[in-house]
Amino acid sequence: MKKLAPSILSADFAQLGAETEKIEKAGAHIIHVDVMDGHFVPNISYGATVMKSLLGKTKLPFDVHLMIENADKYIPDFVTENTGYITVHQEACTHLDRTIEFIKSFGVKAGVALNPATPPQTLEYVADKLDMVLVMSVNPGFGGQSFIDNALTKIKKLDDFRKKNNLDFEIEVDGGVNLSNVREICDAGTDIIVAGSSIFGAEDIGNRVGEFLELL
Ligand SMILES: O=C(CO)[C@H](O)[C@H](O)COP(=O)(O)O
Ligand SMILES: [Fe+2]
Repeated sequence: MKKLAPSILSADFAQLGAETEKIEKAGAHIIHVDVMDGHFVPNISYGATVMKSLLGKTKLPFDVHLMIENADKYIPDFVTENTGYITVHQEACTHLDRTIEFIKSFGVKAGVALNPATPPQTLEYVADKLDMVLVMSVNPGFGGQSFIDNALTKIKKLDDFRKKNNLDFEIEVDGGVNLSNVREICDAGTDIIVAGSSIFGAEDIGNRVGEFLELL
């Protein structure tokens, strides 16, 4: 089953609890949490305190997308009873194998994200340890950007690679996903769809989640 992970980066932060409730009621599967440090990416978003403000308000798992340097230092802060996945960037981790093991030591699923310019082959020697590969379909740092079409080729390559090698990591796609391109993105082999501005920018957030779910 394909899963929908709305990104709260585009939510109204003054209404974060209420907006989260809307997406959960409408049937979203996961909450995507974008953490930006102003170093690895040219923007600062929010940290663990904001994510933790949702604890007790939602049963949905958190999918933590760390766009930060020194991830090992901050990973423990993001481990909560709701934390389903923690994903780090290949480009930001010098000792990627160690960081993957560190995430898994908390009983949390480990993901690695790839920037648009990063080839999927870079994950060859850690793929058997991974629970998820996040294909960035925009350059990370901001919501509301346009989907970079090359991501479709990367998704297909990763899908072929996991089939050939009998691996079971999930493929997540993040950036510029909307109602017009989501079907093609799913058909390429994606398991988890992240959508920020196309959900939280809608007039009726719950209704928009429903429209996405019909297409998955
Ligand atoms: O990681 C991200 C940006 O770095 C966001 O998750 C992503 O951009 C989602 O926003 P949108 O759907 O508006 O593109
Ligand atoms: Fe993200």
